[in-house]
Amino acid sequence: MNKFPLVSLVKIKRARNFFFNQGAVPPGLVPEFIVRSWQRSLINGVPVDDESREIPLLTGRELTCAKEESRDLLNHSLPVMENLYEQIIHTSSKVLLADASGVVLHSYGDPDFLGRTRKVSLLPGGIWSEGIRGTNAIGTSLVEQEPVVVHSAEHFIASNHFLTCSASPIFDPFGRIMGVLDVSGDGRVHQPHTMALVRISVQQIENQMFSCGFEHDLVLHFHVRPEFVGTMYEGIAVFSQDGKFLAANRNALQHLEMDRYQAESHCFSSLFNSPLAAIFDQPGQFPRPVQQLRTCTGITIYCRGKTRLINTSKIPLVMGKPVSASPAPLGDAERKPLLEELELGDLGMQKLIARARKVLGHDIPVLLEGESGTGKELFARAMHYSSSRRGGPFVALNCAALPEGLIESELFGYQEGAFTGAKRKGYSGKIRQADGGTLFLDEIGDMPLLFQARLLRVLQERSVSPLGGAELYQVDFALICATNRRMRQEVEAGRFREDLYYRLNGLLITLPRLRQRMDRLELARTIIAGLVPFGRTVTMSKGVMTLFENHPWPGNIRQMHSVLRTAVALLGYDSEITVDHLPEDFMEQSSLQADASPLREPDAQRLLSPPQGTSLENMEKNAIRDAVRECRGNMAAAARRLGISRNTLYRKMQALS
Ligand SMILES: Nc1ncnc2c1ncn2[C@@H]1O[C@H](COP(=O)(O)OP(=O)(O)OP(=O)(O)O)[C@@H](O)[C@H]1O
Repeated sequence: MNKFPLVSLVKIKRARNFFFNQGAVPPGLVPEFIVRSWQRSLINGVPVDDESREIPLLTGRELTCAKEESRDLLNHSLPVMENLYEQIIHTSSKVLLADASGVVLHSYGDPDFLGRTRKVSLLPGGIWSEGIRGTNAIGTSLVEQEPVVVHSAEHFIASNHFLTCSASPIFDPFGRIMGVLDVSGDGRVHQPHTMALVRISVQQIENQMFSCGFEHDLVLHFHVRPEFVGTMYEGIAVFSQDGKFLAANRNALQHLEMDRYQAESHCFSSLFNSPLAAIFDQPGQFPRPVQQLRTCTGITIYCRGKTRLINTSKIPLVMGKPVSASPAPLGDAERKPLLEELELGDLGMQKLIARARKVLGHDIPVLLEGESGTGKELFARAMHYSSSRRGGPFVALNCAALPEGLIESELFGYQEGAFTGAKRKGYSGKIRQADGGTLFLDEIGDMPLLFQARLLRVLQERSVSPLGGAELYQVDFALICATNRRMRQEVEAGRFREDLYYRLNGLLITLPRLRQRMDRLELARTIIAGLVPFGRTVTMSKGVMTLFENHPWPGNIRQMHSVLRTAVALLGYDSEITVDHLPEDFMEQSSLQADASPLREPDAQRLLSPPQGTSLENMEKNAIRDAVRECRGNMAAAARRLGISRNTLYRKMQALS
């Protein structure tokens, strides 16, 4: 444990004096990113002295919602955080996890330090976005999208000067920020290794995310040195079965010497001048051997291919499409759904899908309205993958998840070396990234007025010029926006420009609440199919189906997804989800709604028995016939839809014929 060097503190104080008195800081006193952040804090109107200001803190209910939204992040991070805390215990510090908007979700800390951090709301529920709290490690690393250390008086607000904090953003496999991991400690004590520990922990979290998804894809683990393959320093890149680049960790991009945008323009064979099967089609060899590949830019890498696909013999030996790829299950927003896959039997949805189909390819912007969790993003994806632009990128930007200062650069990009201290490399921005594909602007109602005019200009002129640059780039993309606000009301209240509203609203599609949909059970079956490994069949008991039919679903499809995810996790090796597998809070909500205790299986079965005079056999026959017809003879899909195994379906068809 070192005392924080006095000379550094003197330098920081001098830098502050220069900044506040002369508006500029001579080089070498504090890192450039600190000066940039001070400038942003000033522009955002953050007060330097906030003694009298009420520090924002989420209510318990709001924090629960925030945690629910970041459940994946929490699941992956908590074990790593615990481990990290063990390494820094008794050093007057705290390990914190914040979401992508800077809200602290969870923390572990030394009791002697808790009192001081409580005073500044450095605890779960505290909001540490840079726009609100000025320069601070959590908020500033979110804006800079880089690991940062913020010492003592480098914090913009005086009451935070007692802290020294090291934070690193956590990216998901697709390069989107999910949150931040931070270690904050007493500013008088310098822990030189803290930043390294934080970085290593974030790498662990990010790598773990690859091992949980991508069960239908091909994962390449690699490094430029063979001894690092299989270590936490390896690059991980994911390709679809037909070789498209899907995702990668930051190490992978570093080894490939590419940014994500460049990598996304490649497929396996163009990146490595080699067919997929050279790496993935190695029958009988587990683990697969480490092999050598050369990238199209001449870099040699050592790699091992991994896949959870049972049968890799379908992977093409030469470039091209796989001979036959098993259909990817629905429910994962990263999949490539088609509009027809969203038609599950609800008449209202069918009409909306028919309307959406009519505008595909006509350059008509679509505005999706609907409560949170009604499936707006999935609908937008389905429109993209059902359109002639499906070969182009689907680029999503959530306007509410980004701090205001970032929306502009994320959307429009910035020129290399733009304005003082800007990041060295330029950034193309989401609008240019969407060229040839679809731009999806989620939570468009949260777009600050300032940028609405700029967006309108881009839409009118179909060209964009990055911040700090004079060049104009022509862009061609389909636009889909989504919001859970009533945009008409936003316009009337003066929060949204009317001219932009009309530009965005070529076709308004209002997605129904889940409780208004007639296809709730079918939706639940589709979600289950996406949660269990391909080939496994999981059904719902009659009690569960009754509950699902009657539940109000305030959180819409997202809530159903989350309830089923828990149920599938609790299921173990069983094949039927029963009421016992449903989470407690769901059961509470259900019983409150029904104003009665939760249904038990026999009650539910009674409820579900067919009306008198209806032949159970006929109902079954009809259900089977409909399912097979709707799945165009695909027995596996029909069996999934019916919630029975393929063998049972064959058996029943024989018995009923
Ligand atoms: N038809 C569907 N089948 C299976 N899962 C679905 C379907 N529609 C939505 N989901 C799932 O429900 C969850 C919420 O969907 P989505 O993110 O598209 O909703 P949203 O309306 O955009 O939410 P928000 O407004 O909060 O951004 C996701 O996990 C998604 O995969």
